[in-house]
Amino acid sequence: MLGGPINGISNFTHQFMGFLLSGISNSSTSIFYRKICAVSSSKQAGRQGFDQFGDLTLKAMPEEKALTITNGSSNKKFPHVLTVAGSDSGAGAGIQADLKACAARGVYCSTVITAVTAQNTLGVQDVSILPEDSVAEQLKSVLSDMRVDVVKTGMLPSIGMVKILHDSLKQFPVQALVVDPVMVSTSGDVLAGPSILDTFRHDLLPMADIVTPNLKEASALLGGLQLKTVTDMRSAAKSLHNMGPRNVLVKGGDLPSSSDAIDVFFDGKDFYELRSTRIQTRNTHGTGCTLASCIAAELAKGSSMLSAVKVAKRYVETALMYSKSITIGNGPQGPFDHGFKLKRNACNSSRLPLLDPSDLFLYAVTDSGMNKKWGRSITDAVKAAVEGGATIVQLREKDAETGDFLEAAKSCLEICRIHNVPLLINDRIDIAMACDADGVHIGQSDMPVNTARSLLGPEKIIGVSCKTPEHALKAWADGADYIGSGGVFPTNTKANNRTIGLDGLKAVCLASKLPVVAIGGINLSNARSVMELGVANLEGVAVVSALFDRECVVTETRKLHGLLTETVANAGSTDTN
Ligand SMILES: Cc1ncc(COP(=O)(O)OP(=O)(O)O)c(N)n1
Ligand SMILES: Cc1ncsc1CCOP(=O)(O)O
Ligand SMILES: [Mg+2]
Repeated sequence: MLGGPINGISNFTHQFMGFLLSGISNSSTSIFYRKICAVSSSKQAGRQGFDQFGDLTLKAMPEEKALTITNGSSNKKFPHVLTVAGSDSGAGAGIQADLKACAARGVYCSTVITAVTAQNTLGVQDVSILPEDSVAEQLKSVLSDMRVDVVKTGMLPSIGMVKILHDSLKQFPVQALVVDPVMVSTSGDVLAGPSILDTFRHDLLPMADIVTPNLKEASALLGGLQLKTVTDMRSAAKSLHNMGPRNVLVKGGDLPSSSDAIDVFFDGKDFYELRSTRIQTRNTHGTGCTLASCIAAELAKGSSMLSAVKVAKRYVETALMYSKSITIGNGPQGPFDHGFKLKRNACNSSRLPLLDPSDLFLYAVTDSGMNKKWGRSITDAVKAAVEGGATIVQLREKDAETGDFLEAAKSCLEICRIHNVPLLINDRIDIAMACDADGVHIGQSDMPVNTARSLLGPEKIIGVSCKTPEHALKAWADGADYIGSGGVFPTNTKANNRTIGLDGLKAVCLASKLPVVAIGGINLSNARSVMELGVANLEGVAVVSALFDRECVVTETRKLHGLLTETVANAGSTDTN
């Protein structure tokens, strides 16, 4: 049931915003709440400004007029997220965070503003809710013209706005809807009354491709259910999924006594526990909005849902690390810097490892000889490996001509970017630089790590081959990001390669301060024995022939991924990704 407006603002809205203000303002600091006012409707009062331009009623624009980036003679569609959310004058959260997150992820962001808040690091001082007519007009303006890929919602302060959004998306369908159900403040106050909760449950969630509640929001949507453990989060994700969204991400940032931030992702079939380091900082205002916008941005670029969530989590974690000691404002919760990437080259004294160690889980290394033998191109081989679940790819093309290698690397990079899988180049720093690959893998007799680093800059991944604990310590001191250690078993793929065995691998892992991937003679029959070492820093296996010297690369990659996942799960770890 829709709530009727009273003086331009519904009863619910009063209740909602009252909660919002008491919730967002820290109870131990002064409350700056002054008033809630509704901005008068453009149809009633603010129309004069428009009238001088005549009737603004829109007709849908023809497709060719949609937003395009012109590149020479071809028109290239630019990924586009529309955020429907409230404005935060302090610019840490809301519309402003969404704009910054999308810009940082290379995606265009248009905006439909539902409310204007006066807000800073102390709390919320004032809220003006936009008239529903205005929200409807904003939606129509953008959706009718600009070929939006993904809509992301934040603060939806009235039942009517949810209904308007619902109708607009029926009229102008988009690829995906990301719902951040902004309802509960960080200080724990319930921000939404039962009436909006029902609308969220019955109207908003069934439309959503993903809903991203924090613990308190998930609890509110589930009628006050207590969520205290990861097991509780899993059942909450399942119950929320039953309400209709295609995917659910329950964010466990508020989970007590956990050194990691654990989120539970459920796609209706499988659960994934996604972990990231909990960064000690006051600058966390806007993380929820940013995460949801980043998911939307990655979806707009063509990612799968799970990849989009993983990338978004990593982006927020990295932004918090970069921003942990900045000071903006005097209050208890500060904003963070979404644009850290822009400055990375300028101040790289504390370089961050850009490799997510879990990327090393199933590391596919190509081999031109094997591709020739099976009559496939490098690109087809990489595509198959990535589709089968490879989590990182290395092009190891020992015999390729430079020009051919570069062209192949460029097309492999396109495939890997779509799947958010890093692509590294073996030995050839020049090729990595020319195609802007994600990094390189180098051996003990290849270019030294520090030279490679100065050529590639701080953002690229550098992996180093190590057979001994001494190699491992040096790789870390030289600024590498990961270690490839082997041959663990005898191999025909690399001539004259000394086998170090499982014991040699274990010694390297124990000495290492970097994540390690095992390599050499690893296949479906012995991968379990590698992962069952269960030693710190060992993140996965790198394989050549077990994937590429086979008839069907996708099938072999899937089988190996399944086996590794099962081994890790049986060993007691629940994070299979
Ligand atoms: C992941 C991984 N680990 C080790 C190697 C071997 O590199 P390197 O010692 O330089 O030998 P070549 O591969 O260049 O013959 C690797 N490629 N990948
Ligand atoms: C490149 C490399 N480095 C150490 S062993 C090896 C070859 C691994 O190939 P395979 O997985 O076919 O044994
Ligand atoms: Mg090498």
